[in-house]
Amino acid sequence: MRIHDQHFRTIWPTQNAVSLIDQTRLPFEFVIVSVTTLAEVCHAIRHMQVRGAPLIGAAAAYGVALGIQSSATETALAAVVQQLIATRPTAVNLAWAAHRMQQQLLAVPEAARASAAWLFAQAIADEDVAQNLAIGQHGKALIAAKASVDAQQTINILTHCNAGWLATVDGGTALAPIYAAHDAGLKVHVWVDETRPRNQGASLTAWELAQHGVPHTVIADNAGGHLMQHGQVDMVIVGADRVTREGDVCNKIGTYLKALAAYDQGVPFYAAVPTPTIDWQVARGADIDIEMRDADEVAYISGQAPDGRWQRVRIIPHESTALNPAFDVTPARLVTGIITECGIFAPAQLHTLGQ
Ligand SMILES: CSC[C@H]1O[C@H](OP(=O)(O)O)[C@H](O)[C@@H]1O
Repeated sequence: MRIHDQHFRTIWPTQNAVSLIDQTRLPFEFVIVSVTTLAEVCHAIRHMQVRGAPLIGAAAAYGVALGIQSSATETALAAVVQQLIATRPTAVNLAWAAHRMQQQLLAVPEAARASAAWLFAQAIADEDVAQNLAIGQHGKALIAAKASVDAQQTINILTHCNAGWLATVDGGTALAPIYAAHDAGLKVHVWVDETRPRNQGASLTAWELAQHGVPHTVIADNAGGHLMQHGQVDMVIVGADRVTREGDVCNKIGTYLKALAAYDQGVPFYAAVPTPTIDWQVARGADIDIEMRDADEVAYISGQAPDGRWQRVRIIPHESTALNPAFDVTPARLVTGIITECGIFAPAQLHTLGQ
């Protein structure tokens, strides 16, 4: 995506290192960090310097490349893969990418693995960008169809968390149709759920949309249902971290509540996902491992002080405890369609894509 007239991906290889945008510094600082070790990649994933299902998949791929530079034996490769998979359990893309790297590398001679890994990782990154471009085009058609009913109407789209280019290598998933529609001249406006507790919507989605010139309004997570009740939401488009083969959608905590409100109000609810986010081994969302993150992410909030300094303040009593499940599952019955690079599928039809 273009920032300050430069084109950026969220992650890219440099000489035996990996550069990445540190998303914990946004929206007030645009910081690129360079990582040179497997441990640094694991830290970046675990602490959400890089986050978003497709992006942590690409980060894992580059992490495998970094991790086997000193030893590319089958045992060493297996240990690198396990370290990466252990960083975050819910987004299937991470394990999918790590295992794909492992399989491809075991198929080449040990002496060639260290260099081949960079090519295999680049392929995963490039595929993500192409998939997201296609998701954008399929999703744009949905928005255009809604706009054709009333050419003057602005299409109001609610999204949750960040599923923009920052959550991927480039292009985004839930935001890809929005960018495509905006760039095609369609009148779109985005309701941006702040997305407590990490506020990916307020700090990342809002920043992305502002950079791209897309009209948007940040709202409290709890406002979405009210807006739907008052006819102010034409559709919901979210990303996902894992979609089951029956179309249950695991996404950032709070997504399920938006889907319930959308269903109650007859608002179409879409998940935009590249096919690596579909877990063909899992039928039911109840079987997905939901990441439990540090309760301090709920107990504290971070932001920029008036003097520009980054501040972190406690917002609950010291005597209180907090609980921080990072994802929830929206059952397929609440999902209107799943926007993939291969087209848009009703949950019941997803199996026709089956792998
Ligand atoms: C396009 S995947 C985006 C997906 O990932 C986010 O999770 P996190 O920020 O914890 O990595 C969130 O669930 C987004 O919808």
